[in-house]
Amino acid sequence: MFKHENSEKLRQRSENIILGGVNSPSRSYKAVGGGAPIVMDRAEGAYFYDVDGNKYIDFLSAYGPIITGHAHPHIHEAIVKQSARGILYGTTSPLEIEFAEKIQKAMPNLERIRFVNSGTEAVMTTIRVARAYTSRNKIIKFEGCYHGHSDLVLVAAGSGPSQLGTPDSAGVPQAVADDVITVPFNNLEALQAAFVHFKDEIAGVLVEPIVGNFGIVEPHAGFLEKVNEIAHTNGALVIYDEVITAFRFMYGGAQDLLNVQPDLTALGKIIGGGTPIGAYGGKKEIMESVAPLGPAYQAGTMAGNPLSMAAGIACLEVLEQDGVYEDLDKKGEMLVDGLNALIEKYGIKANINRKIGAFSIFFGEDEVTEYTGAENTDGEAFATFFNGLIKRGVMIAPSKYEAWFITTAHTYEDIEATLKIVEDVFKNDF
Ligand SMILES: Cc1ncc(COP(=O)(O)O)c(C=O)c1O
Ligand SMILES: NCC(=O)CCC(=O)O
Repeated sequence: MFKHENSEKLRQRSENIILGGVNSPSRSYKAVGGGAPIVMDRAEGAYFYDVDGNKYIDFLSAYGPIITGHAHPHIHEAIVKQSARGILYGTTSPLEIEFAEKIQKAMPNLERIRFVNSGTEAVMTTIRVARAYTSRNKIIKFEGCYHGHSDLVLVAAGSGPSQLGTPDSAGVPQAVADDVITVPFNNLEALQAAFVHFKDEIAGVLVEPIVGNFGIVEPHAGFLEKVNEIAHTNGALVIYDEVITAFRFMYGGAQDLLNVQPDLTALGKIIGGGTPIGAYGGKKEIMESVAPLGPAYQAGTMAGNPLSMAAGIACLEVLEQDGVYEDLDKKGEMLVDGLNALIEKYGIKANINRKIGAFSIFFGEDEVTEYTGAENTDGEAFATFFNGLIKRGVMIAPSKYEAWFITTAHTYEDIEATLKIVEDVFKNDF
């Protein structure tokens, strides 16, 4: 069993200087019993090495951006090369044009693109653009989906589909929440009801086309098509938050995989090859609402920085190789089949949602198709599972709502080793 003495020591030092000891609340272990977050020393391929010298098979994958494994040689080389040529210009560079063209080739619906620095910024801006384009203010989003931490998306559902939201974070004014309606995912009746109630006020419907934020949850057949139909009939735009999904399940977005096209798309995570990035894009006519062509303002000192552009191009160059997604799918299938067999063998109440190389384990009897289902799963069982894994060398996110992400660097031996560790956890800790 691993010891985490150095992590524990660093926790104390960290908590005295970094707020809460973490630079993002999702990194704290509050939801899994409150232990000291493991402090990582380095990451390479499919592995993490912590400050106590322990080695982990990594399925956190930095919450999604890492799809080629850590320190991938091609991305590493691109970053090193670019750093010698300057990492921030504050001017246009050929790299950003090349990268935008590369993204557009993979996601042709993005007729115009802008780079920003995070998924939060990307989503925040698509909302502004939808509002500018439609001259309306209200946004509909889906319960349990996460769209970053801008005010508008830190709003929880009201008590019914016709209810306005309530702030989900201190510091978000009620006036902001008044413009957000939250309805259950996969529930067209609730969406329709919101449009009936707030007719002519809705600027856009914001959706994760395949949910990644209350586990992996796919839309029911026809759901996204209907979202488009209802929104467009009512003069509203459809915004896909593809911050997790783009380049995760195939080379392109969920919009290509599912063959449904939104009006605007927000990107992040994978497209930066591990460096900070976001991007948004959509139909030319709509995107032309943005400065310098249009009246909606969006800007950024770091936007399109050459380092992220070089890393992003290199990452897509890896992903566009033949067989990458088939390989992720195969490994995903092998791992999930193995997990399901162990769940059955040890009589664990759990079920798994998988899409290609991403999946989530829900500790509960029922299949999860919307947020309440995920919320009702057993958090204590998840905490036991998580703590069992990190003691034995498998790293996942410390939350029952997060997914496991397989990378091109994981080997079949890693999958087998992971299954052995999971078996040990089920046998001894449950
Ligand atoms: C779907 C989705 N949108 C937006 C974001 C926010 O991205 P970032 O953390 O880069 O600001 C996330 C982050 O997890 C996400 O999962
Ligand atoms: N699925 C949610 C995240 O990935 C959030 C990561 C973070 O904000 O640290």
